[in-house]
Amino acid sequence: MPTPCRGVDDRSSRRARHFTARCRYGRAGAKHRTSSNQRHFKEDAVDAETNRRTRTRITDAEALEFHQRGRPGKLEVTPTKPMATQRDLSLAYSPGVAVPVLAIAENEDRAFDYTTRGNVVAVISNGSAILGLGNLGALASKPVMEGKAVLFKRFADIDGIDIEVDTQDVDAFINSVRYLGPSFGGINLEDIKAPECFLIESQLRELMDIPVFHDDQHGTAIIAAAGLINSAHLTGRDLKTMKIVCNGAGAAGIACVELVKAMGVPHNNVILCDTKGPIYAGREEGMNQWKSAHAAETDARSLAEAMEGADVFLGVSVKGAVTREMVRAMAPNPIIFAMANPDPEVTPEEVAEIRDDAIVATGRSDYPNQVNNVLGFPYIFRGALDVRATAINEDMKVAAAEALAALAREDVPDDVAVAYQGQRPRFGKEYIIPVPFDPRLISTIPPAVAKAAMKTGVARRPIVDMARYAEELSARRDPVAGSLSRIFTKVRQAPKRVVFAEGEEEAVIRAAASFVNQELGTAILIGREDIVREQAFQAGIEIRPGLEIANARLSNRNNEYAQFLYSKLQRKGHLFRDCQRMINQDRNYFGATMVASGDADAMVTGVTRNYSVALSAVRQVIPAKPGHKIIGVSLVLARGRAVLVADTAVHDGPSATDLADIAEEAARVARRLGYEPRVAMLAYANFGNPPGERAARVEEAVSLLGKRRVDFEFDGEMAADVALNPGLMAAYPFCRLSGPANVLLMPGLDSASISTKMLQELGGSTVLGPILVGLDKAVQIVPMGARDTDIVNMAAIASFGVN
Ligand SMILES: NC(=O)C1=CN([C@@H]2O[C@H](COP(=O)(O)OP(=O)(O)OC[C@H]3O[C@@H](n4cnc5c(N)ncnc54)[C@H](OP(=O)(O)O)[C@@H]3O)[C@@H](O)[C@H]2O)C=CC1
Ligand SMILES: CC(=O)C(=O)O
Ligand SMILES: [Mg+2]
Repeated sequence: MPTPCRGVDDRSSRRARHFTARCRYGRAGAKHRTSSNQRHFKEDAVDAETNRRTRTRITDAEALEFHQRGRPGKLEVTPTKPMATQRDLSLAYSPGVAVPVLAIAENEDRAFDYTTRGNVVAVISNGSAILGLGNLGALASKPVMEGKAVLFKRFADIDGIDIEVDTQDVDAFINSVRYLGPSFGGINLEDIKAPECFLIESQLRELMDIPVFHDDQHGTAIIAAAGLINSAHLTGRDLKTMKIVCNGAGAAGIACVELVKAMGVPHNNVILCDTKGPIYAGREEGMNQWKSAHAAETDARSLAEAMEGADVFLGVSVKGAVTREMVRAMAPNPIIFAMANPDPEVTPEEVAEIRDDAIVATGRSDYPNQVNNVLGFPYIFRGALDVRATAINEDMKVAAAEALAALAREDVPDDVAVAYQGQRPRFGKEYIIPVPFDPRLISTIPPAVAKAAMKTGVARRPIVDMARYAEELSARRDPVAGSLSRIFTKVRQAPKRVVFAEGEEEAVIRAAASFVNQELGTAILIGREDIVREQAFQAGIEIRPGLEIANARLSNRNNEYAQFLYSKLQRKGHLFRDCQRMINQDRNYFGATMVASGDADAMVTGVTRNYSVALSAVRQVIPAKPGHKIIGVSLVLARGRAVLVADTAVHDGPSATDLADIAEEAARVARRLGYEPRVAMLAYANFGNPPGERAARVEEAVSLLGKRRVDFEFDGEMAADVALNPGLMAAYPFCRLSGPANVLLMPGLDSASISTKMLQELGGSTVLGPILVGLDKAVQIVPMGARDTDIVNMAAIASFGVN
């Protein structure tokens, strides 16, 4: 058994682990299988220790308070159309509603166009197997079903509705569900015990023309299969020789063994157990046809005997079913998926007391390796709904399992690290499967499922442009991604060379690699090559073609850049040697000069310096565009609405002329980003009331814009609520805005900065920026400490050229 490795040098262990992971799974595709699996296990002990320290624990009281707080439960219904006026009522209800009624009566497919059907999934249970708590009835299952509905929404933007059916009778249950078909795009059956669940699911699949999916069977099997694929890789095992014990021969157990056998594990290598022990050929007690199909030729007559020498334990039974002796008896480097909820068959702590060579997974969120169907059902239904699939078939399930397994082997972005309490999970025994908060799941799993549906002929509406579909999926999860997807598409069509000025920073290297991987352009990392490479190596990032490293001192353009800078600064008190030093030592000067000289198209910086320091360096090299003002514009996305706020970066106390100039710049940016500007010049007052010096300055700016005869809508001075709320704006019928403002001109830098930061921190809004505009070349400055995703976004905006 390997020795514990608390003393292992962290750096070398990370390097070794990455070497192993890269060789096996690197994009280059090399399959290097000679490195020691034992080493993996030792090195991962460091991650295990960190995981143990950061585990989230909750109390029963907290769980009850959470469910009771505010509006009891976890769901509410939110209208998607305004219902504010008499006209709205006429359209939404009688008489307007009759029109879609008649259209649907004529052609059923139109229900997908005029109703919620295409995005609603019913989560249906009778409470006969609530988690591993047993048959507690329909009503008691409601918290779980509401929870599943929330997960549908949170992770895949599907509207889940929980339905608890109070019957244990199979036929009555089937009849309750079959007639609900017109209401939903799919049916997710949940926590219905075996063997009734098999009959219910198979009959409903025949009776209904929408996907019917028993989550506890297939969801569980898919995620367990993905975890098993990766655990087999990590332990150097082959599915064809693996010995598996599955404890629990109910919904989840039968589905798990069916799927692993379909993946290549031989029939007699799988021992399925239930409350009576192993299901062996010839057993008669407690059997049914589904169990019989998996009866194995084995001498084992107890779970303990079955576990002797087993490679894998799949637990889908009840809390505490596995003893320490059973764990001890397993093969070296055993794979233990104790998936019973809420408490596993054996805890990771108990396993750790016995041995340190095991890969351990549970169904819980508070341990690493959460093998739970939450990783499956939201995304599988998303893919199925988006192609209007008639069913979820085997190919779609396998596609989901493979996509999930592959994702865990990819490098992990900052967003995941944040959701993972600041740790960056790395493929290994403590991270065999993506975490539920991984934002990549939404753009990875549904396309795989949709493709499989199209290939197998169950898609009623095939997707033509898969790349675009993946972008739309990201937008469902993250509104910024939606706003950016158009920009990303344009950038991809004309890829540029972008300088990442702080090239020795891990987040910047990660961002640059992602920029290249997403085919957005060439990334130039400024830094000392050996340090950049070492940082990349430590972080497990591959320096691929398209990712260049430029060292200012060694650059063959060094002298020309210093001369260029000198030409700019010689009459501003700088000697040539000052400029030489700035080029050699300050990456912002070097990077900006690269862009100014045409050796790169754009630059992104700001991670290590505060905004004003970075901006001041850039401005010494790159002037404002002739006739333009340099300002910062932030894009705020909240409640499905996009609003630009200016000036969030440069002008502290703008004059009336400054405000008018800023309005013109901001309107130009709005158009460039695809919005027709309606500019509100904000103040605390509305159209002269109450009067005051600051409001008067804004009023003067409005009058200046009038004199300039600008080609966009503007008005003010007005308060933010009047600008954004049509009801309040209606009190000023003379207001020239044709609708709520989408560009908010703040009276000063303090109000601009305070309001955008409050929106960001108080939740409900996403803020992108400040986006720097008005410079003669494309440079963007991210906030200090920005994450890799923000850096990539700003690099794309720089390439897009909003300046
Ligand atoms: N992590 C995840 O994503 C998921 C986990 N699960 C968990 O799996 C478990 C089973 O769920 P599900 O299949 O839906 O339930 P079912 O009621 O359909 O099946 C339960 C099975 O467990 C067996 N069982 C009960 N107690 C024991 C025991 N002490 N030893 C051996 N077998 C036992 C039962 O045996 P018998 O047939 O003899 O009655 C039955 O075969 C639950 O704990 C659930 O939370 C389920 C779905 C997803
Ligand atoms: C996760 C789940 O669906 C269960 O434990 O039943
Ligand atoms: Mg369940």
